[in-house]
Amino acid sequence: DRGSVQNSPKLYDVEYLMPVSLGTPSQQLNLDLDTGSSDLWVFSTLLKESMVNGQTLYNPNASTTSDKMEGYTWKITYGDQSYSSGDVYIDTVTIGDLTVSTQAVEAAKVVSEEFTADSDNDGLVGLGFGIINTVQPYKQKTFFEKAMPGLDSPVFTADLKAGAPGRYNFGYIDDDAYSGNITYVPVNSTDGFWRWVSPGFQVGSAGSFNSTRIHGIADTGTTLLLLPDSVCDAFYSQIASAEYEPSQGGYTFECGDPTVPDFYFGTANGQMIRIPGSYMSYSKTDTGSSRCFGGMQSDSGVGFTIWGDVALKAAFVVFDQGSEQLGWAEK
Ligand SMILES: O=C([C@@H]1CCCNC1)N1CCCCC1
Repeated sequence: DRGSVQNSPKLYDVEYLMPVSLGTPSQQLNLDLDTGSSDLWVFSTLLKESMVNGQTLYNPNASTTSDKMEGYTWKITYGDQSYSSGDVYIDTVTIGDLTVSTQAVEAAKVVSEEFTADSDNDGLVGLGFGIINTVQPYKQKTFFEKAMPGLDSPVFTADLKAGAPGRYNFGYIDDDAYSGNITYVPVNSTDGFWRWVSPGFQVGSAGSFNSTRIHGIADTGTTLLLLPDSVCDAFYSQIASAEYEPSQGGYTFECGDPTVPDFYFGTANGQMIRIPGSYMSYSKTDTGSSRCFGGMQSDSGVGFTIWGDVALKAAFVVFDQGSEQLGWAEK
């Protein structure tokens, strides 16, 4: 079996949403595929109205195939301190023509204001490893782990694009979606993340390669590229107008600065992925400002590097849960 679904970026590529069908008759919600967490949770009719702001709500009582898991609950807190919690139902879930008939659907009863404010986002599909699923008393498998045994190949791929729709594929690798070869690196799933080691980086096409092992996770649910301070310094020192602005919470530079270089990160066997300098102008700091917030920022708040959408949209990425590897290719 296999599946394929379009993903669509929101403004500034802050997040990528995909249509997901839940229940019978099907209820379609727009969800955020997040390889940095492992709960499938949705806005639901269990929420107080004050916590809902335009989102589409999953109504388990309107689904003839939903079964409430009595006594089961979930509660998740993300790295940015946003959170959600609620009850658990088993129901059918379809993503891109791939159906899991007995998926744990975590119906929200409470969401934090960050989620309420994001009116286009109806919930998350966590495709990290099930070991960090938050359902109590027994943790639940991710959508991919439930689908995996029936797939042609135990992989899903992420093709995120800058300012354009891309695709998530399940169970196969589309050889027309990338150029050159896919280079695979080992993944350590102990903490439930797609955690891997990059051998180093290069600033600009004429720069030298810095051999320094960078431990980090591939996280489709994080917008920016969060790297060690030493790497950020090496990058921003090459941009004439760049400075660290504590009031903005990070590095900024003049949006039109012509000196913004490309950034390359190593994967394996000498392969590097090139992130165009244009991806590093994340967004204007304030309305009418000429300064842009950088797409690369420090990981010092997190403790390890996060290869978020700014990096992932420069590549075709294979999440191989069969062999616990990540595949990287240019495109
Ligand atoms: O909460 C998160 C992220 C938030 C954005 C969406 N992906 C999950 N974590 C990943 C990094 C380590 C801490 C947990």
